[in-house]
Amino acid sequence: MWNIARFAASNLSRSRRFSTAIPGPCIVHKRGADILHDPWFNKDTGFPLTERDRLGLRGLLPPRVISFEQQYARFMESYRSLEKNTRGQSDGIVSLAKWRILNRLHDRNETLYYRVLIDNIKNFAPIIYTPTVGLVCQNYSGLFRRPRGMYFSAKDKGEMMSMIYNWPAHQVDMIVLTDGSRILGLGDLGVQGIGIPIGKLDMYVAAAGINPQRILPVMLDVGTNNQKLLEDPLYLGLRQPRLEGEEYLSIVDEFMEAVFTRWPKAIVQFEDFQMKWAFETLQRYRKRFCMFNDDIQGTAGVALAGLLGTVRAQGRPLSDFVHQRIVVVGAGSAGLGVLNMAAQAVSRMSGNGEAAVKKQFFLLDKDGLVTKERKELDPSAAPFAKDPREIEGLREGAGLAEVVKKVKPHVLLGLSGVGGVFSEEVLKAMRESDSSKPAIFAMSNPTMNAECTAADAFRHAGENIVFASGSPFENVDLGNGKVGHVNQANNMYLFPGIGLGTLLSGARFITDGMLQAAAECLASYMTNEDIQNGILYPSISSIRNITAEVGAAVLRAAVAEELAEGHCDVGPKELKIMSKEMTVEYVRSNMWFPVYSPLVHEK
Ligand SMILES: NC(=O)C1=CN([C@@H]2O[C@H](COP(=O)(O)OP(=O)(O)OC[C@H]3O[C@@H](n4cnc5c(N)ncnc54)[C@H](O)[C@@H]3O)[C@@H](O)[C@H]2O)C=CC1
Ligand SMILES: CC(=O)C(=O)O
Ligand SMILES: [Mg+2]
Repeated sequence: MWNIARFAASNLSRSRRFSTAIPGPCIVHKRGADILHDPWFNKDTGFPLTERDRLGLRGLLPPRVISFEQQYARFMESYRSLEKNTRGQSDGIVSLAKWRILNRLHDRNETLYYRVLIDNIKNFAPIIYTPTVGLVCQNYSGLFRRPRGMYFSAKDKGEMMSMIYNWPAHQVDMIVLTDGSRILGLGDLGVQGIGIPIGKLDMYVAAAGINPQRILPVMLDVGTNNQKLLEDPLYLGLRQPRLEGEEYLSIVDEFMEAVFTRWPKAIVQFEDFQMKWAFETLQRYRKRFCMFNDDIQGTAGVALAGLLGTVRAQGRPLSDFVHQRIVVVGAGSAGLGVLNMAAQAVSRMSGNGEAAVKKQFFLLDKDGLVTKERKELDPSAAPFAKDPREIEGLREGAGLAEVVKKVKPHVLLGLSGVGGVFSEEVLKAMRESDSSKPAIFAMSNPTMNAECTAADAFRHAGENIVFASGSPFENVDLGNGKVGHVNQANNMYLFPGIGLGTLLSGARFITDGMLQAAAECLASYMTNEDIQNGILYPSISSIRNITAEVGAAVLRAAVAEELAEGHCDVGPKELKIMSKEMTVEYVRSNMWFPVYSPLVHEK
């Protein structure tokens, strides 16, 4: 039986070494060069002499044993030299060079890789995640050296159940799956989109301490409609147009069945699917399997936390959220996810039904303002389509500048994937906002697809705004010692905690209640003082801390909904009696942390 006192006393030392997944020192069954070529076990020059003796490594390494700290310092030194030597070169070249040096370490020595990543997450997140991961995906076929993760293609139909057993790990906790159809704001990148699940799972390890032996990035290659890739002789994916309709769904169905047959307790995160399949698969699987769609649900929670933060930044009570006018640009999976969650929040606050609370939201897509007069109105956008009678002076398809001038919104939020749509005219119109602190969220990724830059936002919309972008920008120097703070409104603040909290709860599904708990936790994380200074989200340097809190909130919501079945030796009864603080400690204690574990028993 799990014992709270024992847990409290022992959790720190345990968390530093192992997650609950690995109960004792890990003893390797490989020998010699096989160990050196296995990034999970490899310690490079760090193997102690006893391990060199007993694992057949003598003579395969230079004689001197180098400590983990020395190896770490050496890597950081070469990283800094690279920065120095590439000074003056284009951003793309420098970023790819940085990605390469990190990727080489990832391929060789996972323990060292994850330690440098965790310790330097603020500097390295822009390399392994957005924006550089976008460039990596665009160039993936050329950059490819070694496979990572699994590839299931349309040609594997009927074979997936046996293929899934080709994956060498006995247990998998977290899977990130894409079909490559909408990679960031870069469109259909086919098989090259595998970079996204890899980057997201790196964030899972860094932020949530998911054991890297238990993660699995997956590409579902059903073809691509990207003509350039189809004509590229180096393209590594299927050279055929994307499957559609039932043919497509049967591939995803088969994959999901195979995964949950082998690993019934795994969690699958759907990532960067084009809108029609993002919504359809979420609806199809969310009550059957433990899964969520990060672009719809993770993004919504992060945006809602930011929207509530902007209400606080105006010095108003949270209940004032129901009076904020919000213009959302982009009616895709992310934009509609945000609107649905925001409408739920307004409905809870106002006590009115969801249908009655949508007046304050204005939705635009590539054809302008979405109204009920829209021909072929998408059913998922329909609840937010304006009745032309309610919007005097605006018409179906009105342009963004016109809408902003007329509506004078408190918040302008972009999830369009189109760089620069918040033009000078649009940003200047935000100066007339009815808010004392208007908010501009340019959430599209990567950087070149952001709706505006941070500098342009402060320059044109005024110094009084709060600003957030999906990819990082530097803070803006406003002169006279004043700084325009740049927030990163990215789902990375939530998805690691959603995954970890769900895993530790042992819940079989991810409910709206669990997602709402995650968003509320993030929303309440910042102090009033930070918020007054325009800081809506914590620094990414504290991402492990945030994730522990978010994970605990998700876990507690699962317990409250009686969905928690427990994890390893901690059952539902133990979860139920944990206080809030103990739950946070419990989550923290289950985070894997990279240290070299002994590979042989001490004699
Ligand atoms: N910051 C974050 O955490 C996240 C950011 N995103 C970003 O959001 C963007 C959109 O993602 P999804 O919604 O999944 O894509 P999507 O393809 O489903 O939707 C894009 C939407 O933008 C609209 N649009 C296109 N051009 C437009 C224009 N000129 N003006 C107004 N609307 C326009 C389209 O009509 C469509 O409704 C991507 O760049 C993605 O990287 C997505 C998820 C999370
Ligand atoms: C951040 C993210 O999930 C996206 O841009 O799609
Ligand atoms: Mg995404």
